[in-house]
Amino acid sequence: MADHSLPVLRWADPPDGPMLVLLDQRRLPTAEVEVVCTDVPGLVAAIQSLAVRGAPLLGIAGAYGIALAAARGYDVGEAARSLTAARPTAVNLAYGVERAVAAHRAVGGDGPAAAAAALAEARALHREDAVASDRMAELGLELLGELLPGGGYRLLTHCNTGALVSGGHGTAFAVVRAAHRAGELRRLWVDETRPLLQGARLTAWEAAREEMSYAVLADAAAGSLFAAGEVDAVLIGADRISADGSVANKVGSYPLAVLARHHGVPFVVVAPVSTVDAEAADAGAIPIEQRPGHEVTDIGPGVPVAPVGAQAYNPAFDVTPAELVTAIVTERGVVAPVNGGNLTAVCSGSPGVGAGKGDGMMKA
Ligand SMILES: CSC[C@@H](O)[C@@H](O)C(=O)COP(=O)(O)O
Repeated sequence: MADHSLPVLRWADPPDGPMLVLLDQRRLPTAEVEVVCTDVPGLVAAIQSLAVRGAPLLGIAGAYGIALAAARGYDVGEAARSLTAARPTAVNLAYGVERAVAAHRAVGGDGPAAAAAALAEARALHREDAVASDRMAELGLELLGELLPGGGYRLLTHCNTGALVSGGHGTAFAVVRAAHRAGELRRLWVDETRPLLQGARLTAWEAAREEMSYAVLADAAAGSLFAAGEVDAVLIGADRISADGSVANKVGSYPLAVLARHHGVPFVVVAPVSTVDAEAADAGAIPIEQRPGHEVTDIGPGVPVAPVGAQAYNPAFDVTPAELVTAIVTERGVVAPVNGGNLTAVCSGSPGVGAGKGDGMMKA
């Protein structure tokens, strides 16, 4: 049930030249259609319009974008700049681009061998993401067992973090899926995720395909759900985590963290180490993407609900401070409590170095 009938992202090499083929996430769940990118501007447009989206998949797409530029003879440096700038918050995009550029440069930075090296690096990143996803699912499920010993979890998630954003089964949704397969998921609460409805459109679609018990709620209904005692834990992904453990994720994540703290509910972030930006010291160093106002004032393309000329506030992401995050699950281990020292220890692969030792939550 987990596999999509169309792959989320694939490289194709027909006689008229290589291309990147994407499952068009703007059209889900109504239609499963693909969008073909034969050049970097086309891929940048697909990224900016969210045909392809979600932090880990943006990294993979960015790496393939460099491979595409190299194979088609475009300026790789220029391609790297425009891809990286396409969406500023998800640091995975820059990470994927930089990896492919480095591979391209390592074999001379020109010609078929360099193009092949960039493609091989993109493919390696694609595979690594699947492996990371599986490991995060394992560690996240163990963590849920420790945090919620009674089992039968009622989990709340925000935005979309499943196979649509990954080379594997995703980030937070991979943990939800593992809980479901272990027979421990009682209910998945799916925030609709205004304004672009990644929860209602995409996470609900993935939950249905996995035959989970799930319900979609308006983002504003989350408070009453917590108050009713219906949420055992919140699980979300991340687009960038700064060195002090501040977590940028889809706008609406921070209010959930505040609610979770008020109601004594664990707030767990699931993200690969490629989402950690050691160069961003704290929340203030995380760039927040501002998106067009019509996404808020219109309920769909060309369907306005606000008066003509209404202004809008439309940040794509918000930042949750480390002290509101119960744990960060990475493929290298679980960071808990969340602070800069523990994050560095887990990400650098030095488990146990000040990373929650003794509290039973450090798994590396
Ligand atoms: C995929 S895991 C974390 C995030 O990338 C996800 O929660 C999210 O915020 C995606 O935002 P989007 O704007 O749809 O790309």
